[in-house]
Amino acid sequence: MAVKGLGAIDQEYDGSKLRIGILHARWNKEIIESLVEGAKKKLLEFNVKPENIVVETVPGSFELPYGSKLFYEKAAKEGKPLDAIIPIGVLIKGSTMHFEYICDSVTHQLMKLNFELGVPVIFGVLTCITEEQAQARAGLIEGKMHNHGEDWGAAAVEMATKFN
Ligand SMILES: Nc1c(NC[C@H](O)[C@H](O)[C@H](O)CO)[nH]c(=O)[nH]c1=O
Ligand SMILES: CC(=O)[C@@H](O)COP(=O)(O)O
Repeated sequence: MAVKGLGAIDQEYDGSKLRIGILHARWNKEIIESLVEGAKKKLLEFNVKPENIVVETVPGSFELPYGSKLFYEKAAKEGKPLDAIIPIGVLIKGSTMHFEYICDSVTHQLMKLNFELGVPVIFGVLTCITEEQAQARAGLIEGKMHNHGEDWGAAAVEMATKFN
């Protein structure tokens, strides 16, 4: 039995008043699509209204931190503020150091964004050595692992409501 995963939820969370932004990279399309579906599915299970799940895209994972900031600011300016953002990206190791630099910078900038924006910015980025690892974490390999997008949806609702 695997020990990894979010574990049992500590209380009930109601996302019915939340507006959640999902910003996903367009690299590694099939895996991304599955992760986005997983996140959406979980948001709906937590009663987030379909019309309050806003999906936008950026080219690659490197664009996720700045894209998230622009996404947040645009929504606020339009009077439809986001209560949490789920940036989703899939980084797969190639043959150069590109992977390490992107993983490191994106992770740090997303963490910083939580404090800069004052809303939860979830870490929805897979940093995988192989494509198979990414597929497994997107729930695309039967019987292997669960879709991690679901964890990200649940984390967004919990973090946007827990301390309010
Ligand atoms: N190799 C991967 C990338 N690379 C693209 C960069 O994220 C970026 O869009 C480009 O350098 C322009 O600034 N992105 C991923 O999301 N996943 C990869 O595996
Ligand atoms: C995530 C990456 O950086 C990547 O797939 C780039 O591949 P490479 O290092 O072969 O250019």
